[in-house]
Amino acid sequence: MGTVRGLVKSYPAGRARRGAPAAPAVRATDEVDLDIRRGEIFGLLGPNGAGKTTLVRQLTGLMRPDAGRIELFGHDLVRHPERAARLLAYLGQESTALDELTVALAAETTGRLRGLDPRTARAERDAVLEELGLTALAARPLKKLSGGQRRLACFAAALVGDRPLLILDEPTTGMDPVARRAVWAAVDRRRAERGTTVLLVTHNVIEAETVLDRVAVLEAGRVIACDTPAGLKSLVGDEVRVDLVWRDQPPLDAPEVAALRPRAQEAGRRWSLRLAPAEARAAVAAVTGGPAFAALDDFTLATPSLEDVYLALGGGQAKGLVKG
Ligand SMILES: Nc1ncnc2c1ncn2[C@@H]1O[C@H](COP(=O)(O)OP(=O)(O)OP(=O)(O)O)[C@@H](O)[C@H]1O
Repeated sequence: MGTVRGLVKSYPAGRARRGAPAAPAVRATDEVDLDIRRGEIFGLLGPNGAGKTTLVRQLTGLMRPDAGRIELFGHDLVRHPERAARLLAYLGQESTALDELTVALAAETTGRLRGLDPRTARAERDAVLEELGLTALAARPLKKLSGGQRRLACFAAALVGDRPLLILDEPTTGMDPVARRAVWAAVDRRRAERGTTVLLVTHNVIEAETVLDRVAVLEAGRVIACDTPAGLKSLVGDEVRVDLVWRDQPPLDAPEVAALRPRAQEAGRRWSLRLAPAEARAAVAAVTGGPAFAALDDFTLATPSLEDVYLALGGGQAKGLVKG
């Protein structure tokens, strides 16, 4: 469906001002390669400034790369950036263009701009507002909505006129759980019914873990890992995280507790340990089965999350971990 090869984009160096040194040039995307399959939800995950928005703006034809190729549905988007409008819907981080419009008009106008006739645009508008629970807000201007409502309204507009690729830059930021669910249900429905492909930029690793088929981790403009969430998790091994929360002071006079202490990261009453599965079982059995149990307030046993992977990959130690 989509291929990106050797994509490079640099922002020029800033000029020196009096008292301030020149900002160096930034390679915001640095030889990025990606393969996105039809119908998958593909994620871009990375810290602030990693280059996610820059990459997405090149994919949407809004920014010209310095070098590299972008092919979407067989179209060369570097040579023909104007074709992006027919192939994809882009939900960026800001909504300024639509802010003056009402929710209904934002959706309808988007449909008209995408070539729908007036009747179809209105019908799709009504359907999508209903689907996302926005009907009651239809007559309100976007600028008079809450942040989460505005985001949902912009998402609704992006869905009108049905494009085969949805590029969503942090779509659920600021949304309450009901709105989030509506977003993911709408995405799932389009994927199941129409084979819609989704490229999702996100910071929310927990959400990423539940919705993504595959994820590319970006750091300083480079893809440092790309795999399924499960595949990425296997990179941090099959360690288990054990959290022990003590009522008060940990009972260090209990030998099973004293033995665990060197392995624990301590934060107040909470000890976090990363252990091999067998060690984790033994630790939990020892602590819950012995006298230390009385001093224990709570404990959890968890397999690594995408958040653990994200943190483990940080700092650029993970170069060379890229998988197909
Ligand atoms: N207009 C610009 N001029 C100069 N440098 C820029 C410009 N826009 C972004 N950058 C720099 O390019 C790099 C990538 O920025 P980008 O906005 O793509 O990151 P991001 O991954 O989307 O970050 P965030 O998660 O904060 O949205 C950063 O180092 C940033 O400071």
